Amino acid sequence: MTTDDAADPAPGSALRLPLALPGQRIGLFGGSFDPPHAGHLTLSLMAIRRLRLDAVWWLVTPGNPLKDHAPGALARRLAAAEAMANDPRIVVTAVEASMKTRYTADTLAILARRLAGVKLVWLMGADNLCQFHRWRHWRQIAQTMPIAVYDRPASTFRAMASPAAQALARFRLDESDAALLPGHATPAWVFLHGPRVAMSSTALRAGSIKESARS
Ligand SMILES: Nc1ncnc2c1ncn2[C@@H]1O[C@H](COP(=O)(O)OP(=O)(O)OP(=O)(O)O)[C@@H](O)[C@H]1O
Ligand SMILES: O=C(O)c1ccc[n+]([C@@H]2O[C@H](COP(=O)([O-])O)[C@@H](O)[C@H]2O)c1
Repeated sequence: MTTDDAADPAPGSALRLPLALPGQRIGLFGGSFDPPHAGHLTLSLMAIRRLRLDAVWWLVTPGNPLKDHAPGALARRLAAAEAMANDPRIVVTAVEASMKTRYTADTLAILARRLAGVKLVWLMGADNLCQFHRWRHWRQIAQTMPIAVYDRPASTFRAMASPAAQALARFRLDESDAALLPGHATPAWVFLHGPRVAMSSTALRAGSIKESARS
């Protein structure tokens, strides 16, 4: 994958990014991916289809600031994400580790500036909308780029009733207009329904612990 390393004295300047051309539609999908699973893949492929994205970048985070346990080693999670993604439109990155950003608001501010002209959309599962109002500068995130939220079992109603969903209610696009989201004036968001995947990294970690206890 070609990278962009144009000179820029501002913070985040040493950052090498996957190639993105002006006008392209890119989904940014942050996550712990500890480990990655079919839920991540389904969300990404549905977002590509429904938002007509050119690509989805998985931003494998050094650590979710709201989680009290540290995730597994970044190199292991990146390798597992590469193996799981297995689609040329999904690009696995460690940009937050390179930028040394911890909060999504900081990450997205840098990416939006570096990728001016690219139509960026923040992607997340419905469980994250439930607690989005606890994220640092969440209103600023909603001003920085449009957001697409993908349905997840047990989160649909809680997500729509959440403080952030309520606060941003008037900026929600109809799902039938999802393809208008990339490049839309902000704030703007959409809730995407589709195949719901009852899979989580927590369950997979619990399974592998049981597995190793048996062997
Ligand atoms: N099954 C799923 N359906 C829809 N979205 C999902 C699903 N699994 C994860 N996501 C979304 O993917 C992003 C990254 O999630 P993460 O890597 O933390 O996976 P997780 O399964 O939620 O992990 P954990 O169980 O450790 O919290 C989040 O926005 C989350 O909402
Ligand atoms: O910036 C924040 O305050 C913040 C709080 C909670 C989660 N996030 C981000 O949300 C993404 C999903 O996190 P996770 O742990 O559910 O995979 C990941 O990119 C986190 O860094 C960000």
